[in-house]
Amino acid sequence: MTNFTAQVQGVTKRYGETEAVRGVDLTLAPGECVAMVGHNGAGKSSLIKLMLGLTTPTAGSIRVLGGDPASAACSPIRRRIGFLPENVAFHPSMTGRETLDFYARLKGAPCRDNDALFEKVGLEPAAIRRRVSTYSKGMRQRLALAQALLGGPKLLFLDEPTTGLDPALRQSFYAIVAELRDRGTTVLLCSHALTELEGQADRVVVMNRGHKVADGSLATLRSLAQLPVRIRLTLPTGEIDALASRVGEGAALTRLAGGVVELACANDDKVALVRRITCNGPTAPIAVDDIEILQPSLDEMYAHFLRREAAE
Ligand SMILES: Nc1ncnc2c1ncn2[C@@H]1O[C@H](COP(=O)(O)OP(=O)(O)OP(=O)(O)O)[C@@H](O)[C@H]1O
Repeated sequence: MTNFTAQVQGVTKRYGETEAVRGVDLTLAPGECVAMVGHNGAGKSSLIKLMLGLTTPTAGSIRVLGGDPASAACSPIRRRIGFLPENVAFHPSMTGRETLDFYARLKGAPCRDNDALFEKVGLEPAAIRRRVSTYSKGMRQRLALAQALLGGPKLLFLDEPTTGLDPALRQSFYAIVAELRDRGTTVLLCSHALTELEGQADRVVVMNRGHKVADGSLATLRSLAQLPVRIRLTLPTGEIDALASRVGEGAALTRLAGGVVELACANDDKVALVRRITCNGPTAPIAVDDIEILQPSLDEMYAHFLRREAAE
């Protein structure tokens, strides 16, 4: 039997009339990085709060690191969980060091490890001595990540961790997440920035109005969604008509700017289609200057799963 880091079974969370989470099953395995995506109000933060033990389910059960995260007996378990909330609010008049020391004491983590944490998240010694009110958004987010990493968590929840960060900072953020995952930390990451999650997460969970509507690796979601792949060809002038007759009805052809043509076809047909275009046949092969194969993006798959649920 797999020893899951977190196991959510049939969980519903109701706030008065609002069903924030509806009958969700979810497992997180050790060392897995899972991305949870969904529209505003889809229930992502509510699910994280349930797994943190900050709220209790209206129905269903939750086990995290072998216990019920909301029970008083499980405070040692909660010390092994890190959380970077969506909106981080630190006391503006405390310095970076005072802030991290404060949270370390709250969590029962040794303050002597804090210098290593500052280094890991890239906060310079001069910055650590400054008040948080003087920090840029990026510096505050680095401090927030250091706070989430206190005590070396086995399970880390990151709610919209890269919102408002510049591309370089986002990359360094994901590099830290990858390192943690390689060391066996389980990471659950919520984001609206779907494109940047590609390549970061082992699995993607799609939420819609409190429901889980899809759960799998990108490859699994792609094969479930069965969305067309797009083949972009750059062709010399005059080749486009020849291409259209070669392609036939097997793929939809769209002319883009700059002599670029896009073909949309089923994933399983793409190799045969490229052969048909570029190999000898009854007519001469098409001269292709460049070729690019585009798999459906996470954005497109997300939209697909939402449409499918709406249709059902
Ligand atoms: N404490 C609360 N009391 C009442 N309603 C709540 C509470 N917390 C969340 N909700 C409602 O539950 C639903 C799900 O909210 P939640 O914050 O979990 O969504 P989310 O997917 O995290 O959204 P976002 O991406 O905007 O952060 C929303 O309709 C929200 O208004």
